[in-house]
Amino acid sequence: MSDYSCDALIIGSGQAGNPLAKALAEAGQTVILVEEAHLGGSCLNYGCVPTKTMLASAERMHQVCTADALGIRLGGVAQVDMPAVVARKDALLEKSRRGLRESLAPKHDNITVLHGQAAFVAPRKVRVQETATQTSEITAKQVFINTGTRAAIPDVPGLADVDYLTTTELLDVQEVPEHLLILGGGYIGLEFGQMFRRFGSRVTIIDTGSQVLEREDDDVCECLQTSLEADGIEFFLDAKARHVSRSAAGQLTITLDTKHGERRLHGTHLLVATGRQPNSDQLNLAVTGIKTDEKGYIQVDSRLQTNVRGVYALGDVHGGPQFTHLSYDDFRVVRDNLLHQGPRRSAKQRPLPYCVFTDPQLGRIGLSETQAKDAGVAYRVAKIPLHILSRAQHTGQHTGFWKVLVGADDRILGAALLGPEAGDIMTILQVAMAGRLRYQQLQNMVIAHPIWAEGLNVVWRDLK
Ligand SMILES: Cc1cc2nc3c(=O)[nH]c(=O)nc-3n(C[C@H](O)[C@H](O)[C@H](O)COP(=O)(O)OP(=O)(O)OC[C@H]3O[C@@H](n4cnc5c(N)ncnc54)[C@H](O)[C@@H]3O)c2cc1C
Ligand SMILES: NC(=O)c1ccc[n+]([C@@H]2O[C@H](COP(=O)([O-])OP(=O)(O)OC[C@H]3O[C@@H](n4cnc5c(N)ncnc54)[C@H](O)[C@@H]3O)[C@@H](O)[C@H]2O)c1
Repeated sequence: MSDYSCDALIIGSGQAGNPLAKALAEAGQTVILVEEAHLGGSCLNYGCVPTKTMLASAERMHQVCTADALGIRLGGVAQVDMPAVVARKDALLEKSRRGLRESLAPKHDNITVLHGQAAFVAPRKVRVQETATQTSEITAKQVFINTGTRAAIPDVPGLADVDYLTTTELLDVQEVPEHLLILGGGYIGLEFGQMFRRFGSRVTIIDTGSQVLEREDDDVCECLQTSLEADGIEFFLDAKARHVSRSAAGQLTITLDTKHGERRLHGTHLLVATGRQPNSDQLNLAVTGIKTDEKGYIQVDSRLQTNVRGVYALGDVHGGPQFTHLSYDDFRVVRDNLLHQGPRRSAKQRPLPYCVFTDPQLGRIGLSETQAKDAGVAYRVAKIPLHILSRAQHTGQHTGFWKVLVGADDRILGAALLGPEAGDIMTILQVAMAGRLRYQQLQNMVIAHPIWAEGLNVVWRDLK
């Protein structure tokens, strides 16, 4: 058994933990970072980075397959080399992990990285099982929990007996699945569904809800679903999986309860993408008195401190929207409040931009129409179909729309943009919101022709 003591113990090498380790070390603190898997957490190893890297391959495949419409004759049949797609992704992950590893312990004398699962033995004391025979105990002045989430597996009879996949396994698949069934039509279901459809799989998405992306406005969900159906993806909504089985010949069967009665779907692979659950259950929080909600998300205040003084929780493990950029902002909140002079920084009331990497891409910021209605906020809607924009006509990318909500004072309340580069255009609107610009300033701004952002001159044309 090794004993350590330090100023700061960080559990989990997630999107907040890594920059925090460096910032605290640079401020002269001794830091121990404990990680049970790869450095870099889910974004780097199993989430955003591998997904978006492989989506780039799927997008290229789609461009190749639709090149004919732009007058390009390729000849022959385009084929996906799945091992090469996965190897390209793995090479990027390895490079990123190496970069991160080098930026931590070797670069900073006062950062120690330990590999193993951490569990509390007292409020500011943690035990780490590094190997079967090597255990360490760490006592720290402050503890930062950044342990993220893992796939939540629904309680469907038979599911535990079939070799279902989560995104982690699907990102390593060596052959294109013949027929991919996906439980869950959220971010992961849609991004992975379209990716594998474009690699050549038949794809069926099943969701208990009545629309895909449960939190978005109806017109957004309908447009996205229609586009994905045009790609050949089948949807079963309002459908509850009652039983899952796999035959001796390897065929998967899911029995569904739907509004139209029982349906049986057959496939070769099953991706479970029904949301996430927090990695707080292995931390032995009971000995600390740290409060969680009923799902296990750690309760924090606006400065991300738990109810136990000196213990903080950052990133997905404290609940709320789960995005890399929010976890990274949690790092800024803790860093600024602990290390910097100046006004206190809060994790509440911050902007929530996000992007769904489908085609058409969804860029979202601020209030949706549904949220504005529910909150009783006075708003007007500016909405245009994408096909009226010059750029859409030049590129042949017509599918989608831009919708912007404007308040009584002519300032922007929120936006939902569906189309190419929607996330980047959304960010321009986010900047306009931060600068409290009135919509007329965008309407009358000189914008280079003919880029997508030129739509920011046009989108207001029917604003009532
Ligand atoms: C497939 C997929 C795609 C995604 N795509 C996007 C995207 O495009 N954009 C976006 O913004 N977000 C995306 N996300 C979400 C994003 O990955 C997460 O919001 C983000 O990684 C959360 O970071 P975090 O700091 O909370 O912790 P994480 O990055 O989850 O890291 C937590 C770390 O803690 C470690 N750990 C857990 N328990 C222990 C323990 N007891 N002891 C030691 N170590 C422990 C884990 O091994 C892990 O490395 C995606 C997620 C998934 C699954
Ligand atoms: N582009 C991005 O930023 C991005 C991409 C992927 C993941 N993520 C993050 O990862 C998180 C997890 O993604 P996710 O897609 O797993 O979750 P999600 O919460 O986005 O969607 C889960 C979906 O599963 C459905 N569902 C729940 N139980 C079900 C069941 N038993 N059978 C069928 N459907 C069921 C829900 O109705 C919902 O539509 C997201 O909340 C997001 O924060 C972000």
